[in-house]
Amino acid sequence: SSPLVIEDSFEGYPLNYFNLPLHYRDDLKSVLIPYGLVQDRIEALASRIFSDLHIHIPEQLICMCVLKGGYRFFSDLVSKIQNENRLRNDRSLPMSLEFIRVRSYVNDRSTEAIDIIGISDLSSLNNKHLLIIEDIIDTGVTMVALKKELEKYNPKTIHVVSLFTKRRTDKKCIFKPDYSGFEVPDHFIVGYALDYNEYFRDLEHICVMKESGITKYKV
Ligand SMILES: O=P(O)(O)OC[C@H]1O[C@H](OP(=O)(O)OP(=O)(O)O)[C@H](O)[C@@H]1O
Ligand SMILES: Oc1ncnc2c1N=NC2
Ligand SMILES: [Mg+2]
Ligand SMILES: [Mg+2]
Repeated sequence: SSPLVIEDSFEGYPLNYFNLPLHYRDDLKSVLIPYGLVQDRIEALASRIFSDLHIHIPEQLICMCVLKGGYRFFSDLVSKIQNENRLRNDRSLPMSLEFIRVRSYVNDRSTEAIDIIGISDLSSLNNKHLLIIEDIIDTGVTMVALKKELEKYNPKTIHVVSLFTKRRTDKKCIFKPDYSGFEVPDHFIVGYALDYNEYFRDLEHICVMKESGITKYKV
């Protein structure tokens, strides 16, 4: 389904419109996507994924959370699909949950060395329908590596949903998800579990950092 496009010309909302934690107020430039808009988009994604993937009953859909950045989106998307199951009486979509840790970023750059730390026994993927739930696709290197690794376990189908996809001015994107919530400008965004060196995950709104914040938390 087509993402909501956030144009390059959109600078974001002034910080004083929002409740922001004191410890980050001086490090942020603007709120690019408020929490409520993220939730609204996740509702739309849940409805679309439900109607596309419910047909596999009684087989379960395995929902895989890509930690750490994907944990908020994963939790909200799964609960909104559960709402569809609760409210619809013509169809439903049984789900099971898997978690995997993938890491590649230091500061605001991909190291291109993708660490995949399987947390659960991935042989459970054999002959199952898999939905990979990710927070953002930027260079696409993470998702290309992760999908290649997961294909070794012979899932019946793999779909990928990413809350954000970054509009990359420099290079072409090497991975396109089946579903995307927002297409965002080529800025490093934080909040809603997206981090910068493990900071800003504890921030509700999707924000752009100020230079002072980038320097302050640089390693
Ligand atoms: O498309 P790419 O350029 O590969 O970037 C996207 C990936 O990078 C980030 O993870 P990170 O390595 O920061 O680990 P984290 O999820 O624990 O924050 C993000 O959560 C995605 O998983
Ligand atoms: O904008 C971003 N914000 C947080 N984490 C990542 C980003 N792009 N790739 C990984
Ligand atoms: Mg990640
Ligand atoms: Mg990160």
